[in-house]
Amino acid sequence: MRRTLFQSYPRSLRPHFQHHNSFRLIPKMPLSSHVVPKLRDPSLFREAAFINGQFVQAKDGKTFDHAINISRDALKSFRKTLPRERARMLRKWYELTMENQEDLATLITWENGKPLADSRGEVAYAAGFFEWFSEEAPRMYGDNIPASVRGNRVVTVKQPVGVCGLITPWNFPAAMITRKIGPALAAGCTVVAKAPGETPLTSLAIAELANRAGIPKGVVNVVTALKNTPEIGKELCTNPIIKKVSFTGSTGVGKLLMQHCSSTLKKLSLELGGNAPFIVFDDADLDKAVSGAITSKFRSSGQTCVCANRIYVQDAVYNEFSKRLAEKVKGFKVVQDHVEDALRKGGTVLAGGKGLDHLGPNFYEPTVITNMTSDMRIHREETFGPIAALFRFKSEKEVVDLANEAEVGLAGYFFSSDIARIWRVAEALEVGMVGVNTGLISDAASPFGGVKESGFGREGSKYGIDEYTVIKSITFGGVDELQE
Ligand SMILES: NC(=O)c1ccc[n+]([C@@H]2O[C@H](COP(=O)([O-])OP(=O)(O)OC[C@H]3O[C@@H](n4cnc5c(N)ncnc54)[C@H](O)[C@@H]3O)[C@@H](O)[C@H]2O)c1
Ligand SMILES: O=CCCC(=O)O
Repeated sequence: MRRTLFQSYPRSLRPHFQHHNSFRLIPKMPLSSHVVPKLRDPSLFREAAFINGQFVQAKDGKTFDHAINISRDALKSFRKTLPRERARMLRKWYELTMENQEDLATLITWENGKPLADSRGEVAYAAGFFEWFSEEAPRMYGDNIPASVRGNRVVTVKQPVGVCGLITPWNFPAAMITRKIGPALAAGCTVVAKAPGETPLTSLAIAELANRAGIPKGVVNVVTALKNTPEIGKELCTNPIIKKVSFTGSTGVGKLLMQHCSSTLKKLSLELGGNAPFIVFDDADLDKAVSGAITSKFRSSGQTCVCANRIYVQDAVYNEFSKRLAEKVKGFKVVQDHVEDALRKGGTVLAGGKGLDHLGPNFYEPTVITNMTSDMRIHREETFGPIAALFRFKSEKEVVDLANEAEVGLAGYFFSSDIARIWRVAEALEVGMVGVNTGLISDAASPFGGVKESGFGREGSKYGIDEYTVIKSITFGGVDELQE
């Protein structure tokens, strides 16, 4: 249902939700307004591609080729920098990002539409990848491997893979790009990042901070595009200068890019779509499970790849859980206008259930639907919107089978207090990430990525840097006995 509930287009045309006791700071403006938000530091507002340390307007598409060549040239010296030097640059970039948290959050909210509190959280999350990988850079250890050939000694070194092409989506305009640039730079790579077409301004502001952090010219390049995205994607995936592509987005586009990459056999990471199961067992703490469901389901208005998409609730607690969840959701307020009209319930809709046309075509009520069944589209497809769909189940085996029916396997959540069940179910779920008794699993320290058609590769964590390195083994021969 992507983009049927609301478009991924800028500013106030996005749905905004808040808990009734919080206050969102988005300035009230007409929906059609194009007023540029007031930033504390207006020089962070950039509208041109960032190439070789400068903001430049594209000329007949030539700027883009130029960016790849610039990255190749910059790689020659950058790959030789000491890991400790790269660590200091990333650390400085982290500090500048946090110092400018408010301006960056303002830009995110303006161009993406998520509530300002969410945007502030995203900036901290995004900066966390610079901080984390500043600490990983000096730890690119190799191995000393006992050889199986007498007289030989084998060691490995990790080297930067080379120029990287990065493509990221609009739903996290800051964090998706820093989660790739952080480890790439830590490893000694240079990058050409294609900013999300709908939300380029945050990426460009972060690029401006790269200059201030002392990142050498040409190491980070950010190109912008909306209409010619497929051409740019193809160029990044087929140009032989680029040795690695890391993509975050939908499974369909991921499959296409993988085909393109096969022509030059690039190293590839794909962080693709999810359809997260969220399971509530009858031994769960229901208040915690409701709060976990809200965190997971409604974070960024339901538009994260790890949002709960199918909420399975065990028979004995189904009615009580549904009631408590619906109560909470009804307490949300949609920003811009107070929605005075009563939430009409029809059939099994417990809360919400319709678009807010008077706010614009892109707004939808936070919704709870009960009595879901596995033949409904939500069971198979990622909703990417604020719809909490509740399925009833009876046994552990039944729910794990249902959860694993999805072709994708990114995140899965469950609530239980039975330690043996926790191990069993965590091991059985076919996903890359499991949240147990929590609805929030995102953390720069934790490996992020999926299985099945959610892609491959891991971002963040001690594993994230491996996506940007290649292992070289070095064998020393003729290391004989000590000489007399
Ligand atoms: N696994 C993850 O970490 C993760 C994170 C965020 C979003 N996602 C997924 O992304 C999807 C939502 O984002 P979306 O709908 O904007 O995805 P999308 O695949 O349409 O777009 C993602 C990015 O790819 C670009 N793109 C689109 N077509 C392209 C092409 N032919 N060649 C090159 N680039 C192209 C877009 O401009 C954008 O920058 C959801 O499925 C969500 O689950 C996954
Ligand atoms: O949308 C996907 C990314 C969400 C996250 O990193 O928490």
